Amino acid sequence: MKLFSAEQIRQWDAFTIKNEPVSSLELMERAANACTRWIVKNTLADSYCIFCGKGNNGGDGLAIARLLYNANKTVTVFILESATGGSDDFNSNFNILHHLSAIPVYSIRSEKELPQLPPDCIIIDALFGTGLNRRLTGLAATLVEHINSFRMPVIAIDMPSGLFCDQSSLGNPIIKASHTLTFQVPKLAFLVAENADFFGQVHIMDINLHPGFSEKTPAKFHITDSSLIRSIYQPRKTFAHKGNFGHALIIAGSTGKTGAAVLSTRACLKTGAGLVSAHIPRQSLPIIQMAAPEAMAFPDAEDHYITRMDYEPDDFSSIGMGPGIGKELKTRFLLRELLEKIKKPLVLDADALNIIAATKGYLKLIPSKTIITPHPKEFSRLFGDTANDFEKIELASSKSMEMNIIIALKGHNTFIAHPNGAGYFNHTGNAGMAKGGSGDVLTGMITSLLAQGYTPEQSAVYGVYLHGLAGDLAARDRGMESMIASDIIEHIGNAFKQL
Ligand SMILES: NC(=O)C1=CN([C@@H]2O[C@H](COP(=O)(O)OP(=O)(O)OC[C@H]3O[C@@H](n4cnc5c(N)ncnc54)[C@H](O)[C@@H]3O)[C@@H](O)[C@H]2O)[C@@H](O)CC1
Ligand SMILES: Nc1ncnc2c1ncn2[C@@H]1O[C@H](COP(=O)(O)OP(=O)(O)O)[C@@H](O)[C@H]1O
Ligand SMILES: [K+]
Repeated sequence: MKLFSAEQIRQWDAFTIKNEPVSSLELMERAANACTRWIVKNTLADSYCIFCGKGNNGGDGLAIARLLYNANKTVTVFILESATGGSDDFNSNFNILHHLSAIPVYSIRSEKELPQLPPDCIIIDALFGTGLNRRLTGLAATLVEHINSFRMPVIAIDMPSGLFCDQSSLGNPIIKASHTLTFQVPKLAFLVAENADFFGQVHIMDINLHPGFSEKTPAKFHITDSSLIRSIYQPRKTFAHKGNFGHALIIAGSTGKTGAAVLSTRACLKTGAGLVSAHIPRQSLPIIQMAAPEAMAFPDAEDHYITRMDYEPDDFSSIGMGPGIGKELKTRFLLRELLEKIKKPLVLDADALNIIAATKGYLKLIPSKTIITPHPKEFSRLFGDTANDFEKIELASSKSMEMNIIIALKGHNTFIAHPNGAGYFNHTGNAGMAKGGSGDVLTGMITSLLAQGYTPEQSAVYGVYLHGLAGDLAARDRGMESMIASDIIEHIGNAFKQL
C-alpha cells in the first residue's frame, strides 16, 4: 500500500472532486458520515463535545456534530476562533448548524473561554488536520493542553491536532487521542515511535477517494501488505528437490551466546532453505547438533569464538553472519576476510554490525545488495545519531542508496530501505517480540529466503513480514509476556499457511 504525504492527499481530494465528480462539500459529508457511523457504533456515550478549528478539519467536526445530533446524541460545539475567516466548507457547515438551534455552539477567543466539560462526554478533536503548517502556539496550544488535561476519551478526526503528517512534531503541543479516525490511508506520522503517545488506535475511514489517483501517483514509502507478500511468494514445485532451495550458512555464536546460533539456524531451517549449515565455535558443536539435527555444522578451530573459514564462502547460496559472535580480534579479521572475499550479498546483523561500526574501513567493504538488520542503537553506531525518527528514516534511505545495500531498521513498524530509494514499513509484529533472541530469528529467516533465490529486496521485505506474522501468532497462542524467540520459530509454519 502506498503511503502518501499530506500534499499528495490534498491532491487526491482535488482529483476526486474533479474526476468523480463530487463537490468538496459532499466529500466532507462523506467523511463526516464515515466518522459518525464509527463513533455511534464504537462509543456508548450520549454526550459529545466537539472542538473545531476553522479549516476543513473543523468543517468535518461541524458536520459530525449535526449527524450525531440526528442520531439523537447530545452535542456541544466549541470553535477555536482565529483572525482568518473559515474555509468555504467550514462556513457552509456552520450555516447549516446555525439553523439547528438545539446544538449549542461556543466560541473560544481567549483563555477565559476555555470550557469545563461534563465528565461523561466524549471529546472529538477537529481542530487541525493535514493542513497544519506550523507548530501550535498561543491560544491553540493552550487549548490543546486544556483538552489533554481531561480524563475523557478523545477521538481525533484525521490527525490528532498539532501532529504533522510527514515531519517530526517532537516537543510540540499535540492532542493525545485514544482513537484517530483517519481518512482513506495511514499517515507516516502514525508509523514512528516518537509519536506513539498521540494517535492511540488508528482506524482508516474509507471515503472512496478516486482510485485513479493512487494508481498513477508514485510514492516513496509503502506499507507492506499481504497482497505484496503474496506477489513475492514462490510456491514449491511438486518435483522439487533440496538443491532447488539453496544452501544457507549461518555464522553465529560464541561461548555464552550459543543460543543465538541455535535460534538463527533453526529459524533458517524453518523458513524453507534446502540445506542449512552453521559455522560455530568448536565447543558449541554438540549443542547445535542436538538443537538443530537437520543442520550441518562447521566447527571452528577455536573453542570459544569464530576465527577461520575452512570453506569457500561463494559455495553457499547465502550467508548470514552476526548473532552472538562477539568482537574478538580474530573474529574481526574473519569478518574482514569474508567481506573482501565474497562476491554475493550477505545478511549482516548484531555483532557483525558492531564490528563494522567500530573498525575503520569496514563499512565500505560491505558487498552490494547486502541486507543489514540493525536495531536503532546498532544503526546509530553505524551511521551516527539523528535528531528524530523522520531524520533516521531519511538517513537509512540515503545510506541504502549511497552504499547500494538494503537496510532493515528494526523496531515496531520495521523500516526497510531499498537502494532504489523506495522504503517499506512493516506492520506485522508486536511488543511480545521485544525480547532477546527475536532478532537472531529474523537473521535466520532472511538468510533462508535469500538462499532460495528471492532477491535481496524481496528477502528483506518478505522475511520481516513473515517474522512479525509468526510473532503475532505466537502472541495469540502464548501471550505477549510469555512468548519467547523460540515461539516465533514454532509459528513460522502457521505464518506461511496464512499468506
Ligand atoms: N475536500 C477535502 O479536501 C477534504 C478534506 N477533509 C478534511 O480537511 C482537512 C484538511 O483541511 P485544511 O486543508 O482546511 O486544513 P486544516 O483544517 O487541517 O487546518 C488548516 C487551517 O488551520 C490553519 N493553521 C494551520 N496550522 C496552524 C497553526 N499551527 N496555528 C494556527 N492555525 C493553523 C491554516 O491556516 C488553515 O486555516 C483534513 O485533515 C480533513 O479533516 C475531509 O473533509 C475530506 C475531504
Ligand atoms: N514492539 C515491537 N513491535 C513489533 N516488533 C518488535 C517489537 N519489539 C521488537 N520487535 C522485533 O523483534 C526483533 C528484535 O530484534 P533485536 O533488537 O535485534 O533483538 P535481539 O538482538 O535481542 O535478538 C526485531 O525484528 C523487531 O522488529
Ligand atoms: K484533528
